[in-house]
Amino acid sequence: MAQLRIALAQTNPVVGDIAGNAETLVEWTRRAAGRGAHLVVFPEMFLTGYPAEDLVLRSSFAEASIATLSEVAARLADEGLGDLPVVVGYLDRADLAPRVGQPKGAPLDAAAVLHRGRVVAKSAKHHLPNYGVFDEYRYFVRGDRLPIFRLHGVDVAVALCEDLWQEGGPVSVVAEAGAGLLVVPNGSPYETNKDDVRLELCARRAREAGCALAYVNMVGGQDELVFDGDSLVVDASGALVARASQFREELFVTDLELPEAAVELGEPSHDSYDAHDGTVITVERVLLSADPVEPYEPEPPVVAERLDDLAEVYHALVTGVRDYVRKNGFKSVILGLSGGIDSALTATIAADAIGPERVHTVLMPSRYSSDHSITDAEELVRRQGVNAQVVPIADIVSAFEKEIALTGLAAENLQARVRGMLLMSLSNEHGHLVLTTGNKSELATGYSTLYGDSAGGYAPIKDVLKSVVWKLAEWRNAQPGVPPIPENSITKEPSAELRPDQRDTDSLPQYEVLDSLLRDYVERDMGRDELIAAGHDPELVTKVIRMVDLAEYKRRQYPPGPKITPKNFGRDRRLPITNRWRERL
Ligand SMILES: Nc1ncnc2c1ncn2[C@@H]1O[C@H](COP(=O)(O)OP(=O)(O)OC[C@H]2O[C@@H]([n+]3cccc(C(=O)O)c3)[C@H](O)[C@@H]2O)[C@@H](O)[C@H]1O
Ligand SMILES: Nc1ncnc2c1ncn2[C@@H]1O[C@H](COP(=O)(O)OP(=O)(O)OP(=O)(O)O)[C@@H](O)[C@H]1O
Ligand SMILES: NC(=O)CC[C@H](N)C(=O)O
Repeated sequence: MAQLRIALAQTNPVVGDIAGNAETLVEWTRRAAGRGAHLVVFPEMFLTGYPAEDLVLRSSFAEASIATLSEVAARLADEGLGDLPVVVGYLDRADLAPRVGQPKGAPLDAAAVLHRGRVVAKSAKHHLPNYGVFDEYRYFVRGDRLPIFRLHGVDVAVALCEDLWQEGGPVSVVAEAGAGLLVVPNGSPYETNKDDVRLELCARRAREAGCALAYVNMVGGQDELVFDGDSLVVDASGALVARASQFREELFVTDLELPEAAVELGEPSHDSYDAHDGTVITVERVLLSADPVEPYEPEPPVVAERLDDLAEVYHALVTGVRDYVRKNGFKSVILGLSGGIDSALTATIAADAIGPERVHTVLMPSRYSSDHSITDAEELVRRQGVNAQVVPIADIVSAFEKEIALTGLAAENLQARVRGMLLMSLSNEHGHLVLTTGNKSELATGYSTLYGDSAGGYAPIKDVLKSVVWKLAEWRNAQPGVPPIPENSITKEPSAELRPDQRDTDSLPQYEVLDSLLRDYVERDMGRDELIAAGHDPELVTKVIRMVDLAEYKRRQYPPGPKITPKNFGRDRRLPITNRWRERL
């Protein structure tokens, strides 16, 4: 057996910031060297950030990624770090046309091994995810190489993210070629329960590959995706050895005892076949160092404590907001505080993400606002120390109504629009990002006013069903310290307060009932008959799926927000707006 200390760089790259990400690579490699690591592994597409979407189709972007890769390899050597091999994800181009008739240079979701100033091996993802939030057939052509580099006598193979999620695939070739360790850079976005799926998947693939597996995932928010880290190492039997923290950057170091390579190095390459679909995979063997490291005292492996399910969701939302604000250059956020639960939770998430001093709230009572809407909002401001100002809207609404006569819903919506206009005006004046406070149940049913409460730049709870909004509020209040959300905001009956004594249940069913139906219709895509067979009330099914279908245009204009469920409104669910298909009613 041979010892190896591996460092998994659970980092937070910024999409498009190739120079900044390269800088991070050098800095973290220096830290890994300082920790005595023998290998450092960065996430998928680390150099460009992930997902870079249509940027990968731009030649200038691909060329910058390729050039930076060579430059950073040379720089590591110049800075005395060349002996520490680095595995890193980047954007490369194949000597292939992406489509018939197009020029060569199809994008590759690639990984490289850097050593002693050079790029010593390259590969690319073989299996391209093309479901849910992923569109990788649009972007990439598949890889056809499997690098195995010998490091201190141990053969180390490299595969990328989705390569693990398909049966067979390059893992079957690793098993056949023999390796002591499989390292896997990932860009695997968070959704509820994904961590359990990932662990089980890594364990299964390690057993199939017949070797230990080191899985490194990125952390941080990128528009509507949040990456949760949760990097891990399993041994060849699939048993968990070490697991990094969730939602936190971390240089995760683990000492491993791995089998020494048994095969002669011989020919540098040979062809094998992907057991998934029979395509050719060329195994490329590279010698970095043949001799095992001097025996040393290993550090005990770390298994970070797991967050419970609600804590995970809350951390995902905080991470999404923090990184959207930071990566887009905002210093502060602003939102309307109504005393209700949605804006209370949104304000709390924002305060946890960027600090209460950078959160600005506006209390905008109208002629229909209840007394508690102001007192509950003020109580939240007092508990959290966020900034607050009061702007009554009654006079603005009256001035408007003097010019054009509005009745019923049009008059109700005007109030929401005046609030949206005030928030956008304050954003323009002070540079705050406007946070939109709608939840998933409202987005599903179209229960929001276009250019009113749906105005804004980022929507922290748009993927959170209303019943989960309450649970998250209770969870957050149960954490150590002063409960940030006034109990009355949690317990009172929800109301838009756009007319006297209005209740959400005037237009919508009880949220528990609604949300269970929305899970089945929106997240599980059940048709009408299936919904009724699953026990939902037929009349309610008819009403709700009609509301959901008709609100597509509103969702398309809604700001982005962090995905936490298996199917968010956004990249996960793409329906035509102009659409005459209706479930049989
Ligand atoms: N297919 C389509 N493509 C593009 N635009 C389309 C469209 N269909 C309608 N429209 C446009 O949309 C307009 C209707 O939408 P909109 O103006 O939003 O108004 P609308 O959906 O009719 O009313 C807003 C609803 O949201 C509720 N609300 C408002 C505010 C806050 C809350 C809360 O508690 O959170 C609830 C309110 O009680 C009401 O039920 C139409 O006048 C038309 O201009
Ligand atoms: N009186 C108010 N002062 C400030 N903002 C308000 C006020 N009323 C509504 N808003 C803003 O409009 C959003 C929609 O609020 P509304 O009360 O209509 O419905 P809601 O979905 O129940 O939200 P909440 O639970 O935050 O009250 C609120 O989250 C808030 O940002
Ligand atoms: N970037 C990828 O290839 C990710 C795909 C994979 N199914 C995941 O979500 O982890």
